[in-house]
Amino acid sequence: MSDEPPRTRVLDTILASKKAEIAALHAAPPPRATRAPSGGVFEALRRPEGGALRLLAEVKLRSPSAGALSTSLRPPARARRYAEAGATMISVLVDGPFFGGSYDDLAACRDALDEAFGAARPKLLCKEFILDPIQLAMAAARGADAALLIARLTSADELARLADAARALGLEPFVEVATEEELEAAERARARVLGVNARDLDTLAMDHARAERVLARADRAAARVHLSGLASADDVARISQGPADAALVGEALMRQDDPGPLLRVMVARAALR
Ligand SMILES: O=P(O)(O)OC[C@@H](O)[C@@H](O)c1c[nH]c2ccccc12
Repeated sequence: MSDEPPRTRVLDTILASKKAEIAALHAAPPPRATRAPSGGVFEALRRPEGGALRLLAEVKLRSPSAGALSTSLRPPARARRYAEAGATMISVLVDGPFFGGSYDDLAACRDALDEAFGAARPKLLCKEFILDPIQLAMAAARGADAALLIARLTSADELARLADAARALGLEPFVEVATEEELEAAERARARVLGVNARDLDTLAMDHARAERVLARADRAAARVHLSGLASADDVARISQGPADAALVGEALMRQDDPGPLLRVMVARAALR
């Protein structure tokens, strides 16, 4: 991880924006914690022997690869719909400039899920391009149980430091990798929740074969989550035949004004192994 990987303008532009956002977070008063992480993320994602693939559903109003997505349900109503349809975890994009999200969306989803489901609510993942512990403090204060840490964005040492900072706040580090080298960095950071992204963040290109290869090499003791590019219940059925504990679906659900029916079919096809 010593060499800076080549990056397209998208990731460069995102990272430049994050640096400015982080400076603004440091200049603002520290976030007042009104909600606390609940723990239990690893257990929620781990697929029991002979059990069904777990599904994570994502709240994402738009993306650089997909453009505009459905906004007919506000994030908290959508999160409830995902929970009713059987999502184990809900991922909320908090990035504003590129994905149309916010920390307020995260807090609103947490409140709606607490109200409707109490302690039985799905876990919440804060999805952001995290480079600084202040973003983790925001995630914890605004209702996340886990925070995404993208191995591509940092050195292996920085990744380990961010993972420690997340754990100190009670957040489960959810470490995203795309390559074997990044997998090593995640393991050095003692990540027990690993997301393998089938989409390359630099080129936005999909590569399912690479994702399958990297996922198969990941520590079997970790909760291993397939990320990106699942369009249909058939895709979910295919992933459920492999070694993954869980799979995350974003765009396909976000194209639905009511994601309930598609997610129910996906859950039904997340077959037993
Ligand atoms: O919409 P998709 O193809 O189902 O993918 C979801 C998720 O994996 C994707 O949103 C994602 C994976 N890693 C990220 C990092 C930042 C922002 C977004 C992401």
